[in-house]
Amino acid sequence: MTLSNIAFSKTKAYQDLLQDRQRLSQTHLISLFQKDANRQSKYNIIDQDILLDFSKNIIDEVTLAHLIDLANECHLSDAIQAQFSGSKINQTEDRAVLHTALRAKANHSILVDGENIIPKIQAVKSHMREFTNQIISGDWKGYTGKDITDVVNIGIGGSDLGPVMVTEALRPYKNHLNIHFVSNVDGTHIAETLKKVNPETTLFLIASKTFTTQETMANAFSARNWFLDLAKDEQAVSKHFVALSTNAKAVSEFGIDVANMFEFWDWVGGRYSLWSAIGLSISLSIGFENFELLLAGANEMDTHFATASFDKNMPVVLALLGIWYVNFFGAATHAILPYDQYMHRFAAYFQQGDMESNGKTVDRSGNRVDYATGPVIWGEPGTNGQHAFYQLIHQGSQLIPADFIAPAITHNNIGNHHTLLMSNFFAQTEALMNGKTKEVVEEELKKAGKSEGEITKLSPFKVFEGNKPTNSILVKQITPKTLGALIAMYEHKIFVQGVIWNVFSYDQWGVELGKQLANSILPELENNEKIHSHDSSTNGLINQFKAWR
Ligand SMILES: O=P(O)(O)OC[C@H]1O[C@H](O)[C@@H](O)[C@@H](O)[C@@H]1O
Repeated sequence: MTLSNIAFSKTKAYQDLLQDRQRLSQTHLISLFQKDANRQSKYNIIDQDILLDFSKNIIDEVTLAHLIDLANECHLSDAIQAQFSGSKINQTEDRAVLHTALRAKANHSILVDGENIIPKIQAVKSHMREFTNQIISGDWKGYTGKDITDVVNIGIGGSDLGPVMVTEALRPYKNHLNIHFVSNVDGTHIAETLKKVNPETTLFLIASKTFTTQETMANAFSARNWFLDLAKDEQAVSKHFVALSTNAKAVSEFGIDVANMFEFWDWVGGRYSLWSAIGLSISLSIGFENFELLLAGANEMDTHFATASFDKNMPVVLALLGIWYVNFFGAATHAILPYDQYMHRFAAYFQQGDMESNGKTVDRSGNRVDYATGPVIWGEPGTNGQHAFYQLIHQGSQLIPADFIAPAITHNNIGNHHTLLMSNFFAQTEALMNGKTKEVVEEELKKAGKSEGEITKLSPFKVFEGNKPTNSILVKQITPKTLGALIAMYEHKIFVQGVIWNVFSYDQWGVELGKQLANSILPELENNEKIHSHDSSTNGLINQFKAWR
């Protein structure tokens, strides 16, 4: 079973949606609410302690029906089925895409090349459980007999961002272990981290799907050198270095015993790998039982995605709304705004998740698309964002659809902080929708004692057009389970958009170019000779660098 190959812009639904856009061009969100007393309940999905309210979007029933037609015309149901069943839908790499299998129930069966992969997933999980328990309990000792106190995850991209985001989001569930992350090849990152840890009590997780990534290997070797300089014993490495990888050969060449390797497989994409052995830092941080709850939450979202009708399907609805704004309103970006300080890396995580997946311009037949695809994803936690960039969302010239995410229950009940936070959460989406009319502005200025002249002068600047679309995602509480569900929700959203845009969401050829070019320049930096082999800009930069270093 392969993915269908439907040209998105040639579908009937696309034409219908162009007309809807025309029809709604003069309609304000406020009037959509005025026209329909049931609007809130119609555009609302609740599942697994997550409420998605998408009523503040510029849609009506006809538009939603056309968006769903679009999904059907692009054979979305077949695509979902193809992904979940292990078809090799990552055609450019000839791979299945089965992060969903990592969180499937143990009695499930999913075949890849005729082999049921569930038993091997379970075997790695048992290894993770046993290892996690040994480290947390102190049964696992460092080379001088001391307990492990610090864990350093060395990885980049998908081997870093997921674990960083989740360990931060689930800090309230953290145990005594200090978890550090080193990703950047800039020596500062590893140097500053090594200053904080003691070799006798530190465990390094070398996290790399390929075990060839330049940055990760450089950091791993530096960590190993630092460790050996202090421990002065090759034998000690096995107590302090483990690998999370698909590449057993490279792991053993690095000097890590394959018994200390936690395996995963090529059907797990890097940016979808936090559910695999790459999640070991998460399991160490919050305990294996909580890690399993994270997987269970994701699994429940998988079931929701695979079974709910499209109009009641959170990932599908989010994906269709995203397409509505990218392709019919020209929105170039999409903001993810968590009103939860612990979720401060959530948007950064989905920058990779979304942009590496759908940042493509070639369709599944190898032709250039004639429509926009994946938007720029960005965001910061509320309310910090309010005091930084919301100005542009409210009054700028760009349309910025935004997801507002907040927990009803906080982990830190201090004074009235949470109600203050939540009042902002509710107020912002309302204000973005309603805006502020000239009449209201003038009335306010009048009340403030301004003269007629001042009112005329000031009021244009204080008017808000409103009509800015938002999704509100209210979560009962951020727990391992609900966080797992939220992440899976966004993962599936990305997949649905890729299906409709007719791109391959699970390869990342765009990342390769930078890697190749850096490798060709590296030897040129290792001497003091003048460089002439590039364009004049690159030559000039390299030569000035050499002169200054
Ligand atoms: O885990 P690895 O193999 O070190 O790859 C790390 C990252 O490398 C590249 O940037 C891409 O392929 C990413 O998708 C990947 O997450």
